[in-house]
Amino acid sequence: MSGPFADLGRILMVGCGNMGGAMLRRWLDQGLDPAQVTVISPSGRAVPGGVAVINAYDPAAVGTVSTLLLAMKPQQLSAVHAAGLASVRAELLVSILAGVDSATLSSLWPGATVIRAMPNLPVAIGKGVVALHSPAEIDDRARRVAAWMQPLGLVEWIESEGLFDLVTALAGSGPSFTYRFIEALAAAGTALGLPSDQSARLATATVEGAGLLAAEAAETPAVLADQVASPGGSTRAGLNVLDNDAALVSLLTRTLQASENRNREMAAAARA
Ligand SMILES: NC(=O)C1=CN([C@@H]2O[C@H](COP(=O)(O)OP(=O)(O)OC[C@H]3O[C@@H](n4cnc5c(N)ncnc54)[C@H](O)[C@@H]3O)[C@@H](O)[C@H]2O)C=CC1
Ligand SMILES: O=C(O)[C@@H]1CCC=N1
Repeated sequence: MSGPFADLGRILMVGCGNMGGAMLRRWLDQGLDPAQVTVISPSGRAVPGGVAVINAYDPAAVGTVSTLLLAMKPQQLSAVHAAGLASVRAELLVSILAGVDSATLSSLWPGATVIRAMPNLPVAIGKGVVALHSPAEIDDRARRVAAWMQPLGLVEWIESEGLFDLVTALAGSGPSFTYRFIEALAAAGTALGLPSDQSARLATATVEGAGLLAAEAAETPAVLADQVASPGGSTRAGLNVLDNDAALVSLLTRTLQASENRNREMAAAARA
């Protein structure tokens, strides 16, 4: 096999819910051989086709693992480790757990190369973000992880682990905040008189188009905003509400701060 999935060897994926499932589906769409993966999923929730699923770790069923991918909740880390996974000697340990720091992961799986990955939900369509952090120098193993994540969307290395909780808030949680914005735009339209289904369609398509243009255009979002807002026109009247006392920036700063703080709390709980 060649491409982004070469050299990963056997992958053991722990948990395959909303986020892990989205990643796995995209990888399979992009050519990952389902026979390369085993999923541990006590919930019994279906995983993408052809991938072996087991309820609990069974060394005989799994065989030699090269890559261990942690995709359950941070709160499940110690239970997962205690339930036999401590004995897995993978060369690569990739964790998408919010908060949980690389020192905690290294202490649980000494000897493995630890990489933290923070994906977001649009990886399902190859338009996600995957932030990566390596506590050690970025070597060939780390580059292998980056290549593996490439089919999911934009891959960015975050040098300082101290910024990872903030990156998690901005990019990992960001789609959720954006969906709230779409809902709020639609709800505002409805409150002012539009039929709710029509307002929802208009809000979703507007955010889709604006996002795609922002991603493709040479201009910054600030310039694009000005291109919509004619001087003295109606958009400017609306922007004045968002910009007054930096209302939107202030709201989003508090939003990211709350998420970042919660990531820190989850990291502390995982260290305990
Ligand atoms: N949902 C999102 O958009 C993002 C989530 N994450 C991270 O991804 C991880 C998973 O989150 P979601 O997929 O949203 O949660 P989820 O609840 O949808 O999935 C968690 C999965 O773990 C499984 N699980 C529970 N206990 C287990 C155990 N002992 N052994 C193996 N599997 C077990 C559950 O059956 C479930 O399938 C979390 O650590 C979260 O911080 C990171 C970025 C974005
Ligand atoms: O809500 C959470 O804890 C995770 C972190 C990023 C997205 N979901």
